[in-house]
Amino acid sequence: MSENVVLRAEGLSLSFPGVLAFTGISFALHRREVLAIVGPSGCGKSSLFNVIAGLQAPSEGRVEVLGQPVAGATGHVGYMLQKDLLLPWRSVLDNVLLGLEIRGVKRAEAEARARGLIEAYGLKGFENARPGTLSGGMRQRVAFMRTLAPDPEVVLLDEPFSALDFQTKLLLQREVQSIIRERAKSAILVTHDIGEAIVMADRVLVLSRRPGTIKSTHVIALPDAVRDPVEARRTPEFQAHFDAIWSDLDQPIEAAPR
Ligand SMILES: Nc1ncnc2c1ncn2[C@@H]1O[C@H](COP(=O)(O)OP(=O)(O)OP(=O)(O)O)[C@@H](O)[C@H]1O
Repeated sequence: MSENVVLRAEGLSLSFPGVLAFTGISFALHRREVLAIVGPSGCGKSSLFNVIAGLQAPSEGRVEVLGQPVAGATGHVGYMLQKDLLLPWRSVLDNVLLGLEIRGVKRAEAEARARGLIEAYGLKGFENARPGTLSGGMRQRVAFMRTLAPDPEVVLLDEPFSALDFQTKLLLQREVQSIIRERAKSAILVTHDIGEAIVMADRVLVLSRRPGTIKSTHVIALPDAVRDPVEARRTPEFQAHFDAIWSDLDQPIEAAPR
């Protein structure tokens, strides 16, 4: 495995009884890269995410993270879902601590790490709040902190912002992207939203309609100075990527306002 590859998917297929969800999916995720996967509804994005996360065994093929099979929770992968799935009876701090507890990290060390994240990323003062008292954007931020706390090599994001209002979504896109870069992580983002894929990712894979296969790959080149998701949408480069990806999609999918 090349030095620079953190995750490799080889020949992935997944069948459910009577349904071939996706087939022949191969790609490599490089260190410090954000890779987005877009595709029409029902093409198998969420199922592919589950396979990449090691939550579901593929019918064919394999996924390796740092050269090891992903199945069996290696600890190198952290994932975050559309629904935050925070435990409502636990405080913000205790939710962020969850992954560390499961891994058996000592309480003092785990708490220092969790408090550091909470402070660094705008949740200071909310350590003892229950998730039910927070806005949707704050809950997703807590879910992201929880994903980052065990310091995974690869972060998997499945439609992480789709339940949020447009403004909160843009803010979190910017925030999550800069945190991933700052902490030198790699990420795979599964999304319906072409604009989100373009502003957050270095590369976008377009899946065909079911059974999902990789139809095309787009290397995203936006001017460095406008990595900001709002500014980026105003550039001709964004527009060109949007049009190219849109024309590769087999059927219309939800497009966020530009
Ligand atoms: N557990 C399951 N059992 C049987 N069929 C399933 C199961 N999970 C998914 N499928 C089928 O596999 C196909 C792909 O589903 P999946 O949810 O992965 O697509 P998707 O691209 O994420 O869809 P959407 O964009 O609408 O969220 C669909 O036809 C779905 O009905």
